[in-house]
Amino acid sequence: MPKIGIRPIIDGRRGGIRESLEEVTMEMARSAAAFLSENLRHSNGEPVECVIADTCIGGVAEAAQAEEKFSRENVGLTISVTPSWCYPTETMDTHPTRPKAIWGFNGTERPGAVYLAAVLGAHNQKGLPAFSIYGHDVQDIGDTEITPDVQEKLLQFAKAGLAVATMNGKSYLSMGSVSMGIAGCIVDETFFQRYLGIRNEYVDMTEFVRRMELEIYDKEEFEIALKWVKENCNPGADVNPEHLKRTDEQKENDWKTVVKMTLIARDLMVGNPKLAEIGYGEEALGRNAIAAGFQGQRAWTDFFPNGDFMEAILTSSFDWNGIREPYMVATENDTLNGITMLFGHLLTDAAQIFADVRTYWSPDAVKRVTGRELEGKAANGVIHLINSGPAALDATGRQTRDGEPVMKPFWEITQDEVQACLEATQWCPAVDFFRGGGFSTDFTTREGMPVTMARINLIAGVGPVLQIAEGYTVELPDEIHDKLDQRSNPTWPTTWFVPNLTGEGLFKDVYTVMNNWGSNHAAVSYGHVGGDLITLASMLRIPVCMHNVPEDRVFRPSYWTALGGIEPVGADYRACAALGPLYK
Ligand SMILES: C[C@H](O)[C@@H](O)[C@@H](O)C(=O)CO
Ligand SMILES: [Mn+2]
Repeated sequence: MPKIGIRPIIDGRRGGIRESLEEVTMEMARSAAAFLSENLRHSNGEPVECVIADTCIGGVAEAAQAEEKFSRENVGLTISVTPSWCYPTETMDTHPTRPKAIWGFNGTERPGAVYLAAVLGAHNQKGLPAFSIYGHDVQDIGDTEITPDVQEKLLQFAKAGLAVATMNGKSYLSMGSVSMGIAGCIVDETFFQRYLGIRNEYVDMTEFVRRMELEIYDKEEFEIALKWVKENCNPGADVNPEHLKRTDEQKENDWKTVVKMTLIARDLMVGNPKLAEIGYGEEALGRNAIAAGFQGQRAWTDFFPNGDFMEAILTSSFDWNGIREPYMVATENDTLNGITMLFGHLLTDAAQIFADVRTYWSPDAVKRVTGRELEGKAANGVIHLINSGPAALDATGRQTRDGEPVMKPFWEITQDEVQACLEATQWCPAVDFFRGGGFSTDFTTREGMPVTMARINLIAGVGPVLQIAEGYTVELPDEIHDKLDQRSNPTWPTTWFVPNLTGEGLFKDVYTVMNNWGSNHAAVSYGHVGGDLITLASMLRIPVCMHNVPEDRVFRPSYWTALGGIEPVGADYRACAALGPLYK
C-alpha cells in the first residue's frame, strides 16, 4: 500500500540557524506522522504508514536523498512541514504526479508562513499544484500540538492523496460491454489512463459460462456459500404474473447459478490461489481489478439469471467468508458510476450504494397519488433511488454508531450488524425485465443517514466532470412508501434521498437537483463527504460542475485561487483545463 512521505524542511544555513531548528522541525514531522498513522487506515483495513525523510531538508541534495528514500518506500503523497523560512525551489517536492501539501506552522519567532507562501508560489509557477495547510491561530515555536483546523486539513488531504495513489496502476475490469445503450458503460480509456492511472481489462460474459461448465471455481467454497444463502437470504415475494413465474426447480437452479457467478466475478477481479490447485494457474491470477462492472442486461439476462445477487453480495461488507472489504462492482457496467463508487469507497472505507436516479416525487404528486402530505425532512419532495443490483446490503442502514444508522468500514462492523442487514433484506424472484430469472434485493434504507450522492460524467470538449449532492436518507410512512414503491419496482431496494438545499442555483429545490442529474445512475456514500470528493477531484484535475458542499470544506491546491477563487466553479474548470489530467 502507498505510504505518506513527510518532508521536514529547514533553513540550511549552519552556525546557529539550522541547529536551532533541527529538533522543532523534526518534531513537527514526527507529530504529523503519528497523527496520520493513528487516524487513518487504508480501505483494506491496513494501517497507514508514514515515512519521514532521514534528515531535515535544507537544500537540493537533501531533497534528492529524501526522494530516493520515498521511491524505495512506495510513497504516494507527501506533506512538507516547516516552522521556519527555508529556500523554496531548493527544497520543494517536484515529483510530477504525487499529491503534495505543505504545512507551514503559524508562528512568528521564525517565519514558517513566509516559506509556505513562497513555496506555493513556486509550485504554482511550475505547474506542480500543492495544498496549503496554515493553522488559523498563532502558536508558540516548539508547541507540538496539531490544532483541530490543521488536523482536519491534514486528514482531508491525506485521505484523498491515498485514494489517488491506491488507484494508480490498478485495473478496471469490464465483464461484458455496453448495457442497453448506456453511454456511461463505454470504456473511455483516455479517462481511465490519464485521469486515474487505471488500466482497462475486458472479459466477455461467455467466460462465466466457461467457468461454470468446466467448474473453474472453488467447489468447496461454492457449497459453503450455497448453504449460507439458504440460511441467511430471506425469500421475498414473487410478484410476477402466473405465466412468467419460474418453477421451484428453476429457482433452485438459479440460486446455484448466481452463487457461482459471484465466485467467478470475484475471481476474475482479484484472482484466487485455489484455482491454481485445480490446474488453472492463469485464472488464479485475476486481473488486479480495484473495480469492475457487469453488463448483465441484456445479452446475459435475456437467457441467464441476472447479476443482482452477485453485485449486491460483492459490494457488501460481508459474505459466507465473514466480514471483509466490499468489492466495487457497477451494475450494467456503468464504468463512470463504478469509478464514482470507487472514489466513495476509498474516501469513506465503507460500502456504497449504486442506484438509478429514478423519480422526483414532489409534495403535490405524492398528495395526488396517496392523499397524504410529505412531512419532516421529506416535506420539500424526495428523490427515489432504486435499481436492481449493487446497492450494498450495508445500505439497509442496520449498522449503528451511538444508535444512529451508519455504513461503516468493515473493521467496525459486528456480526450482529451483519445479521441485521441480512434480516432487513428480502430476495425476490426477478421481474419480467429479466427473462433468465435471478433474484433482486428488496429493502428500504433507514432514515437519518447523512449521505453524499455523486456521479462522474464525460462531457465532449471538456472531459470528466463530477457532480455532488450532500443530503440525508429519509423514510416515508408505510402508506406512502408502499404506493410509490409499487409504481416503480417493489422487488428492488429503495433509498429515499433528500439533498441539502441552498435555495439558489442547482440546489434551489429538490426538483432542480433531480432535473440536473447528468445520467441515469448515482453512487451514494455514507457521510457528508463532498469536501473529500472535491479534494480528490482537484488532485485528478476533474472539475466539479455541481455541488452543495459548505465553503469551509472546499479544499483545493492554491493554484485554484490564482484562477479566480471568488467564482469557484469557473476557477475549477480553468485550473483543470490549464493543468490537464494528472497523468500524461
Ligand atoms: C430493468 C431495467 O432495464 C432497468 O435496469 C433500467 O431502468 C436501468 O436500470 C437503467 O439504468
Ligand atoms: Mn440502472
